[in-house]
Amino acid sequence: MNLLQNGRRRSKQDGTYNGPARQGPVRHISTASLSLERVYEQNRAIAQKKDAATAPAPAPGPAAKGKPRLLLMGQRRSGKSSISSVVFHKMPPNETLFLESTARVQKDSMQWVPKNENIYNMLMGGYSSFMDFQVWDFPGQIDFMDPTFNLDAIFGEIGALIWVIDAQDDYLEAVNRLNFTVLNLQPNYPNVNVEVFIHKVDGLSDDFRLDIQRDIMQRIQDELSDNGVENAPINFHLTSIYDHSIFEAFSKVIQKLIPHLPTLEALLNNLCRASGFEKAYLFDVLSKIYIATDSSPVDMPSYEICSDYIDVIVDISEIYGWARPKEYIESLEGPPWNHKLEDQVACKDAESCIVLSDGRRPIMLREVNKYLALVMVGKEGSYSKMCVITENVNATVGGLLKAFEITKARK
Ligand SMILES: Nc1nc2c(ncn2[C@@H]2O[C@H](COP(=O)(O)OP(=O)(O)OP(=O)(O)O)[C@@H](O)[C@H]2O)c(=O)[nH]1
Repeated sequence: MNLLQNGRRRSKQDGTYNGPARQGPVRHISTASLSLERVYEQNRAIAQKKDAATAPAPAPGPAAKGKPRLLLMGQRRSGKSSISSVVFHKMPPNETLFLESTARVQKDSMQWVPKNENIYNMLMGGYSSFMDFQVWDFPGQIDFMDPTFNLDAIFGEIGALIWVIDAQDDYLEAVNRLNFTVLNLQPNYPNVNVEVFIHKVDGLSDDFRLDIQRDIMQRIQDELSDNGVENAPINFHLTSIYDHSIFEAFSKVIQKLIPHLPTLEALLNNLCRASGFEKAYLFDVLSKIYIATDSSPVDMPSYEICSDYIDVIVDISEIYGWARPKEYIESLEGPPWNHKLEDQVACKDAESCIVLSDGRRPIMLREVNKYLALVMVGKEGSYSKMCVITENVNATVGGLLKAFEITKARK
């Protein structure tokens, strides 16, 4: 049964109203917002159990509360602004050398303006990405545990707290501050995901990276268990803006905020099994963060090549794409074809496939909607089965769209 924006129901026959009005408007909210509300409600329930008088009010909904947030915190010069600029604004890593120290909290939404205006209108249809997030970059010198800060306003409704530690510097102070923060957050916000980015690992040997990670994990674990905090939700990632590791880390952070991730994973698993793909990623095109992948382990080279492939397609579209004039479209839809343009092409969404000469493995890209693209790496020799594979990809794209639609409709 269709639902109108104002929440009234239409009958199937004539589309007229045939039932009682729902309370308030139907909310079409993003998956991230859904997850955020869940975290907020969990925290609120715990606070209420302890002391009902001081418990925060129920979430009035995303419209009132704004977008879900990722908080970037850590010491000065640890690389927070660089991460935000490279991942969310496509800044080349070398240019971060000239970033000035952040003086106030920077509140950012994900946005990117393609150079070619036509592409901006055609490809992206706006600024936003699939993940409707806000990223808050906290200056290193701010002490947000100061009683003058309203902790609930900062931590009450965050999706994840990302703590950036500079691995090329002395990290003891950073680890101490992280411990202090987690211990202070635990009583009231025990469900906040803390993601530790052990950052700037470029230039460090693999062994040294792992040593640093082990040392940091040990220090945090010891301090927390000394203070009676066990199993705090803390995860560790080795990152650098000079390779794809920062995008991979963000992918993992964001996947935790997607409530129907198991469904997406199951669809991608089926696709890989049926079509002989080694790996399949569902990418947010704007940020090149993957929001889901099949359950086989992620290997960096396949992620890198898929993410580079998106860049190639977007770059080619920027250079050669053009908004077709109305008369041109009319001439294509006129005689002798006499059909709408979208009915004349096999697939109206962008699709592309290349075969790398070294491994003879096809890499396939298929647009899912204006934000998302599926990118798959095929097994050697699978190019000959391209017809079947294309059908399977079509079916998977249909399934993905249905999954998003169902999640929307339920709320
Ligand atoms: N080698 C290396 N340098 C990095 C990396 N990320 C950031 N940097 C450098 O680290 C320096 C500091 O980066 P910022 O992003 O300004 O640090 P910040 O944490 O925002 O600093 P405040 O604004 O003072 O809190 C810059 O010169 C960056 O180029 C990285 O992954 N590797």
